[in-house]
Amino acid sequence: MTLTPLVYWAQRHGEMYLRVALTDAQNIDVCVRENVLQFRAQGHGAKGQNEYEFTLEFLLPVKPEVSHRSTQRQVNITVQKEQHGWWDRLTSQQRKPAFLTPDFDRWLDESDAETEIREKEEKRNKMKASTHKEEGFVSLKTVFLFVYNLVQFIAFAWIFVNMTVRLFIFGQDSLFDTFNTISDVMFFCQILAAVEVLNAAFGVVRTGVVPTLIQVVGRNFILFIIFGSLEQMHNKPVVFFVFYLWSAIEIFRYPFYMLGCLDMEWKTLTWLRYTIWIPLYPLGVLAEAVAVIQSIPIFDKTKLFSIPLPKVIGTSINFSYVLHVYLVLMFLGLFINFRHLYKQRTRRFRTKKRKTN
Ligand SMILES: CCCCCCCCCCCCC[C@@H](O)CC(=O)SCCNC(=O)CCNC(=O)[C@H](O)C(C)(C)COP(=O)(O)OP(=O)(O)OC[C@H]1O[C@@H](n2cnc3c(N)ncnc32)[C@H](O)[C@@H]1OP(=O)(O)O
Repeated sequence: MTLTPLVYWAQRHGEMYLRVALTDAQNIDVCVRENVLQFRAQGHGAKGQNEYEFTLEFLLPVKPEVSHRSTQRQVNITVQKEQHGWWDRLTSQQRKPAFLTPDFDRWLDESDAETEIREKEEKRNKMKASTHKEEGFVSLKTVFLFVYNLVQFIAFAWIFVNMTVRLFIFGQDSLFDTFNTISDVMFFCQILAAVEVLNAAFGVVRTGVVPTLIQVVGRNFILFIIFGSLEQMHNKPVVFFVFYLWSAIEIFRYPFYMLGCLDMEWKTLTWLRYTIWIPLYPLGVLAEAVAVIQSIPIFDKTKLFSIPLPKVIGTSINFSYVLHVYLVLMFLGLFINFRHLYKQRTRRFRTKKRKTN
């Protein structure tokens, strides 16, 4: 005697779902021939552990390919309709077979199914639109960053090469006219560097705002206030050391970012970007501190930027007080950025190691 399992069914516009109530089903054999589905399997059903089978003749044509997946509790079968549409019932015979019952877990009536299709379609369209938007934004961002880094690289490379060549040609004399020959390009680079603070603030690049702000404000303070506003500082050799140390890191940092924009990496360059700041950063801060210290007597003498106090007090607050505070801030800034760069270095090399393992 053949045993029939309990079969639950539901439909969508494109397919029929059958759920056969057999636990631990084995040797499952399902096929569809001329719109007739035949099922046979061994498993635990209403009549215990046995062989179960059933046959269903569909109401309308279906595709012969049938997919099934068994879980511990049931066998799920999906049959594709030959034509999209809603069927009045599952089988060709008017009377529903006794073993067949609606699957209320998956049951939808026609209008609900249409809503489901519409919602799926809308979701798909939304996803497509946002993917397009994201792709557009990503490529625009990449072009913007690449061009920015390229411009900075060219400018800093020009500074570095120019200073090196002048050092070889003019020797020590070149130390005294760095400001006159280089400052225009350096002003350009450092004004442009404000973009990096915006990039960090708006999440265009994955970096902290504070370290970037310290870097940009710190350098611009030296360039505009200490060097730019005091003519007496222009021919001091300290300008050479400050500019040389700044450009020495940037000729590695910007090409490293450029390659990053192209999803490329040159290991030597990565190593240099994340290593040479170790000696350069303290040396740079030292050179900047020397420049600040050298400027103090000049600010005292010229009273430039001093804040006049009311006549009753009869004096003014010299800018040199601000510079003393700034000297302390510089070393605080050095500490914050040194720690930040050290973390970036560890993260970069740790990730690389993990990737290569
Ligand atoms: C709050 C204001 C208070 C002001 C107080 C003033 C205190 C003054 C202190 C003064 C200290 C400054 C001294 C300084 O001027 C001296 C010198 O510069 S000496 C020369 C040596 N200097 C250096 O080595 C520092 C160079 N500068 C930097 O490295 C950065 O400016 C810094 C912000 C310090 C660190 O960079 P960042 O956080 O961006 O690290 P990463 O390079 O690892 O980048 C992180 C990820 O972002 C991607 N990224 C970043 N920028 C770009 C870009 N332009 N284009 C494309 N991609 C970018 C990068 O690829 C990383 O991505 P991923 O992690 O996916 O690889």
